[in-house]
Amino acid sequence: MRAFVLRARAAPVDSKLFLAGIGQEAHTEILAHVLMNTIFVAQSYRDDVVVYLVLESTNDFSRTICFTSNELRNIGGFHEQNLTAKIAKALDASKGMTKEQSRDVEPGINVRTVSFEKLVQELAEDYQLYMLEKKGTPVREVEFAHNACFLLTDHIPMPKKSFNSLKRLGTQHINLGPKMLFASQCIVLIHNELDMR
Ligand SMILES: C[S@@+](CC[C@H](N)C(=O)[O-])C[C@H]1O[C@@H](n2cnc3c(N)ncnc32)[C@H](O)[C@@H]1O
Repeated sequence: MRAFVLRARAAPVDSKLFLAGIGQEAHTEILAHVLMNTIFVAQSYRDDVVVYLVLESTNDFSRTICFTSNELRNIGGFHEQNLTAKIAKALDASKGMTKEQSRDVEPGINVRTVSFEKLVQELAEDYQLYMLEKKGTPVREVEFAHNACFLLTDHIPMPKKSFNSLKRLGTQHINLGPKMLFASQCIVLIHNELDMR
């Protein structure tokens, strides 16, 4: 299984603000691009991929929206408008949820009120964690675990204090080359690297 976590620090959990953030300072289009490049290939879905979008601009709890490729049905296309609408629907479904609750939105889509820290603690039980990071080990030198989970951020870097907790969870750092890429571009390169092995 391949898992991807996008820590979207600027993304609002209110669906209207989320949609209004497309092309603005929050750059919520990043979440649609990540979704497209984790889940889709031409004319199909990828098998055995899970993507977690953690939206952190909130007055109460982060929202973690999980898309499981094997369970998705008729998602309705990969264009940005459709994908942002799916995210907005999950955010609406999460209204009124209290801390660490979970709700199924539609087949293959679930929303939880869990933080990034709690999520990665859970994932570390089943996956080797890899953080995408400019100072990491070059990707071609990395031997990947069968269950690999990749951690990325939006345009706001991972806070320093997260580095220590991720270290305690055995997170390895991976570098994808000298250019600073978009999170969605990193995902394409990671999929390709694993597809080729
Ligand atoms: C646009 S970047 C984030 C930029 C952010 N301002 C920063 O300094 O980290 C989005 C994500 O891609 C990762 N990333 C971008 N280029 C990378 C590269 N060449 N190797 C590894 N990770 C990369 C970043 O670490 C981040 O998780």
